[in-house]
Amino acid sequence: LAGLQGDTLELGLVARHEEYAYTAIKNPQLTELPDYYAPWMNVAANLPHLIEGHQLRREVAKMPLLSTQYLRGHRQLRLARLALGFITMGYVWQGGGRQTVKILPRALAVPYCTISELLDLPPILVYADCVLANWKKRDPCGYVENLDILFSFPGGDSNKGFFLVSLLVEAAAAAGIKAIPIIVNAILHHGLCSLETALQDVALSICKMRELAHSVWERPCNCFLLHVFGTSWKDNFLMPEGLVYEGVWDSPKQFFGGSAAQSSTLQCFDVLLGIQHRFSAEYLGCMRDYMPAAHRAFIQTLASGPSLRQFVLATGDAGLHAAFNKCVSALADLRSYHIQIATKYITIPAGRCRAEQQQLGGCVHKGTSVLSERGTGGTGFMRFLKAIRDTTRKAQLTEQ
Ligand SMILES: N#Cc1ccc(NC(=O)NCc2cnc3scc(C#CC4CC4)n23)cc1
Repeated sequence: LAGLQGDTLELGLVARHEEYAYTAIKNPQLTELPDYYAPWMNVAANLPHLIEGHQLRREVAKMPLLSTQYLRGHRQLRLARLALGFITMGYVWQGGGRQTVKILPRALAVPYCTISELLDLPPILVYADCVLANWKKRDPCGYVENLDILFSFPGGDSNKGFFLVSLLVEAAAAAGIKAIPIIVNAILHHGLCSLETALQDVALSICKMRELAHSVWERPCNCFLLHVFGTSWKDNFLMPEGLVYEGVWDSPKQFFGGSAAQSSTLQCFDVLLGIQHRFSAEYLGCMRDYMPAAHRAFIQTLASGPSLRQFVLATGDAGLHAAFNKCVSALADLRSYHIQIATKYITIPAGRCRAEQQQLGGCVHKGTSVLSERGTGGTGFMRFLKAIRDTTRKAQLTEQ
């Protein structure tokens, strides 16, 4: 803050917020690219069928190496990256981890890495692709409920449900994100009343995130397959060196798979409330590189600003103290609910599938299946979720 004058910081946050609003939730009605890119879009649109028919790798081998020069603007870049990301994950994991590949063919690797560099994102499918950019309104003039996804893995409506519930959770967070520049402004100008109101808006927004998720999860969904296709090629037994991006880098590269840890909304709320996840700080820091650049910058600007926590403590104001703690408890409750959902719909089904594999195919050594303990739905993921939930709970301001 020493280097940032208050108004610069405030302007910085508001400006970031606008960018954030554009890249996070703005309606990406764009669902098509110029016809030149039909080879990508046709494969991506047909992915479940090609994967289930074990045709995808053959189709990719036939794909021409296309230039990215005909892509115009942020939205076309995000849509092209989304399509190439789905194809890449399907290409790598179509065999469920038993027939892994070491090389991503240049027809995919070259444009995917070119676009990813332009967007400052890693060449692997991330949460901002498959959740924030992977949706459209079936009826453009209709209400938000008539949503559909643009691309999917095998698993039909389960994919759609999981991607869309994540999107609705993010959409509910928007009101809380919008309150953040107001909070920073209130701290800089000592506006205790507006600060308390804005904190109440954040708490309400986080409560709404949980309510929306619960309203969707009441219907069963076996979406653990999604985590098959969202799996890492970093620290993964199945691809110990990572993936060679043909025509881009000579050596293999490792990248993390998709995860809710890449959600910028939760990291915004953590930074706002001064919640430091010491044991996961390195991984969460890495995850910022897997977020849209505007989101990353918003979080970094927020982190460089005044401490809300210290300000509330310094005022000794009971109303602010209660409003702050309501935000913390709502965030802990959301994380507890996320753990329930992940256990019920990912970890338990994945464990059941591993047991079936062991019965059917003899001993499946740890790490020889994408459903290994280390996979997104594995116990490592659950330990991570529980650790950040517990740290959140402890972040309550103690009685004055
Ligand atoms: N590849 C990939 C890929 C990996 C993960 C996701 N989505 C995901 O984890 N959403 C989270 C979620 C699902 N259900 C519930 S209840 C509470 C929450 C929450 C939350 C915070 C806001 C993130 N959630 C999508 C794609």
